[in-house]
Amino acid sequence: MSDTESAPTPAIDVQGLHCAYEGRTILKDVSFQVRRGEVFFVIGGSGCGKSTLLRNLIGIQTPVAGSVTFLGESFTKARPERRQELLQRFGVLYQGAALWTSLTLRQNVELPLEEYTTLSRREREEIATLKLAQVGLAGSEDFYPAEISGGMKKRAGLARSLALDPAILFLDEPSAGLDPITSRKLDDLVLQIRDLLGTTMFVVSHELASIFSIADRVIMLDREQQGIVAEGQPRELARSSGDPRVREFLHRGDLPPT
Ligand SMILES: Nc1ncnc2c1ncn2[C@@H]1O[C@H](COP(=O)(O)OP(=O)(O)OP(=O)(O)O)[C@@H](O)[C@H]1O
Repeated sequence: MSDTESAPTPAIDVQGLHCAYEGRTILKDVSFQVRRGEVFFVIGGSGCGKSTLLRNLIGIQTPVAGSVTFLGESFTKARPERRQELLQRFGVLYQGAALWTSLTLRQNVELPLEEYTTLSRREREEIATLKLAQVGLAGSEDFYPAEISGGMKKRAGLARSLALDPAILFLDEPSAGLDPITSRKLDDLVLQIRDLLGTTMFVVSHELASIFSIADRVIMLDREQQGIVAEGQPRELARSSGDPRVREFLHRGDLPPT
């Protein structure tokens, strides 16, 4: 059996993606695959199109061309109702964690369960309590977002994005606004969840510490190139990429000799 025949279906398969705002191309001909259970990072300098790529993947924006396939099923070709169903199989952690300020942490985590399942109130509460415990927030269920730290908000957002047991989790700049230690703990949590639940993690980030500590593989986008300039394991790319843009980014601007 050849490698292609034995390879399992990727979690995410993107082919020839073209993303634009009102005719202004940001990304063109972007193709990559994310394996199941992988911690996969999209990296690159400010304005290279990381968030744009994320928005085009999860249907907030419609790509100009190309295809996005999740777990073997086309998302780009899916009918709107099917798309909604597929979206329930993903979790998204937005930058600001996007918690409802008038709801407690438990109520925030319960929301997707209320919206998308027929579970009873008691069952929803139990799941929400469990999800909050999974992210280290046992005992904080009745706090309101304003009463907790930025790191705890991210954890609560993570608990909410895990409520429906997603196969794939999208994280948009998870470390943004966190101090290095809190950010490190969040990284550890992302790994723990992947190891425990097998969730595929698709992370948009330019935090080198996170990239080097938890990314299995990365793609690096470049603004001028309007696409991918590197793909691989971050340490390997930092050490031996032939592209100065890649080595410079991964060495914080200090271009090491080849
Ligand atoms: N809603 C929008 N309308 C028009 N142009 C946009 C919009 N959002 C982003 N852009 C442009 O698209 C390009 C890519 O932006 P994007 O936010 O995807 O980059 P990024 O890599 O995520 O940047 P950062 O790391 O700073 O968040 C930028 O030139 C930006 O100005």
